[in-house]
Amino acid sequence: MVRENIVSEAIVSSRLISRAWGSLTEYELSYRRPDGDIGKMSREVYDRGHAAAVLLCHIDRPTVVLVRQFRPPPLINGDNPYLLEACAGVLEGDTPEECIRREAIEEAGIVVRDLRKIVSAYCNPAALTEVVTLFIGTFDDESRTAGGGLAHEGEDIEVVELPFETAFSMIGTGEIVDMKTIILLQALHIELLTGGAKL
Ligand SMILES: Nc1nc2c(ncn2[C@@H]2O[C@H](COP(=O)(O)OP(=O)(O)O[C@H]3O[C@H](CO)[C@@H](O)[C@H](O)[C@@H]3O)[C@@H](O)[C@H]2O)c(=O)[nH]1
Ligand SMILES: [Mg+2]
Repeated sequence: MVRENIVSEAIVSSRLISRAWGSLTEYELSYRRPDGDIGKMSREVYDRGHAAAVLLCHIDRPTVVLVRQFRPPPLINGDNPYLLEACAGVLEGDTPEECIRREAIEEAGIVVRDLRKIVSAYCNPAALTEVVTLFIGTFDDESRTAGGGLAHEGEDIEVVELPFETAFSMIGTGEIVDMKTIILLQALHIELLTGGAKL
């Protein structure tokens, strides 16, 4: 049997369930099982585009800037819905770097100076098409303007500057529960431990 030449991963059919802000589609799929057989699967997938996020680090003091905003899913779960997160946004036909420089100005009022990519990753490969690209960026007091999000988009965003050590400890206390923010704080923590970065 020459299974190797069979293209097993395929979208067999799709049905649009909802198209509004994003699109929710039910897919019938085929894939290769570990034993080599062809499996079938039905899955709902939500598409709201790709995204970028940045941990904003002050150049002259050991602080980071995060943004606090209202998020519906934690409210629905009965959790605190005012999440403290790294500045982030959805790509608008631009590159992740262009997107995150724009979002840093819109949300945090910060013109990012140096920007370095940490990683691109699927935030929920079970149900979302979204790939988020994570960056660490630097800023100084001269590069700050008014932030707070776009009022016409209902983005009421509180800009919060706090010591990196405080932000990092908030992962342990459960005060920071956003995955991209946790990854970025841990990435910076590792860089500080290994001498790859200093604050
Ligand atoms: N009307 C409407 N507006 C929406 C909807 N979903 C998003 N928006 C609007 O779309 C904009 C999206 O804001 P961005 O700053 O571009 O994205 P984000 O919501 O911050 O997303 C980032 O954070 C998420 C949570 O951690 C991440 O999941 C995502 O990857 C990204 O990094 C906001 O103005 C928001 O109000 C919706 O269902 N309806
Ligand atoms: Mg945002």
